[in-house]
Amino acid sequence: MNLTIATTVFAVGKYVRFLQDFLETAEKHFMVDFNVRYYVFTDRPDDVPSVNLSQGRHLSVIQVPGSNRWQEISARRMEIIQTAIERQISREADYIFCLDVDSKFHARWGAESLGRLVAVIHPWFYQATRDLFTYERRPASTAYIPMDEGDYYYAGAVFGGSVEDVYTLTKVCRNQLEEDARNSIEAAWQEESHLNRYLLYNKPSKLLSPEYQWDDKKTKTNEVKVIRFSSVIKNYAEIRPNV
Ligand SMILES: CC(=O)N[C@H]1[C@@H](OP(=O)(O)OP(=O)(O)OC[C@H]2O[C@@H](n3ccc(=O)[nH]c3=O)[C@H](O)[C@@H]2O)O[C@H](CO)[C@H](O)[C@@H]1O
Ligand SMILES: [Mn+2]
Repeated sequence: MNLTIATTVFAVGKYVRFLQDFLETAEKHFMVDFNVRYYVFTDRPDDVPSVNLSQGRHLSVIQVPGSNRWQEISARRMEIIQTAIERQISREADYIFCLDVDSKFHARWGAESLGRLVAVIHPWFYQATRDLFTYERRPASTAYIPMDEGDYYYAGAVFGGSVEDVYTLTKVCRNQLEEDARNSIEAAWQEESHLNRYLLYNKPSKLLSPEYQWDDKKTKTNEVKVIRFSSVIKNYAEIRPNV
């Protein structure tokens, strides 16, 4: 099948330093048999490393504004991805994955991950009971989830699916983030909270295990056989624009 997979990744401010490893390891492991289009969103286009891409793989750089708040950089991804899908990605790809840049691939990530709406169980919560999930709990936020609802705690660092379904997800989350901002409320985990709320009422058609979003700070557990993608350890105080 001649499918094209879009991959969005944000590298704003000092996070450009993660791009090289992210892209090099993606070339080894991510959707190797497919056409892949990376969309790199950055305020530092001159610092995007040149990585050799295999045949059928392509990278575009899209300039976005910086910010002095990491919460805003993380949350604005919804709006920026929505706009990029409208302008470009809807014509250029069939499926899309939206990934955190502070990460590396370690093993095969392939066709098994495709579906209309794809989410990953957060590596810190797959063994936790629902009352421990860090959903937004204030009814004043549009990300609110009551204590007796919710299936899983999903990671904000990985979501994807058909371009059409992800378009709707980003549009809804963006509108909810903006409504909260108008009401001067910021959800506990920004767009991750809104993603969790969206997925509660729009169930993913495919749920990936934490193999697809591990965290290098977490010791590997027996039930996780293959770590495919993980967050690297970083010094938050040094790398983020605010603490
Ligand atoms: C495993 C997981 O689900 N992690 C989530 C978590 O912490 P994280 O610690 O993973 O957040 P993070 O610092 O990696 O920020 C998320 C992403 O925003 C981008 N970025 C952020 C700051 C910056 O100065 N420049 C920049 O480019 C970059 O692509 C980064 O990967 O909470 C975040 C904010 O709520 C997101 O929901 C993350 O996805
Ligand atoms: Mn991250």
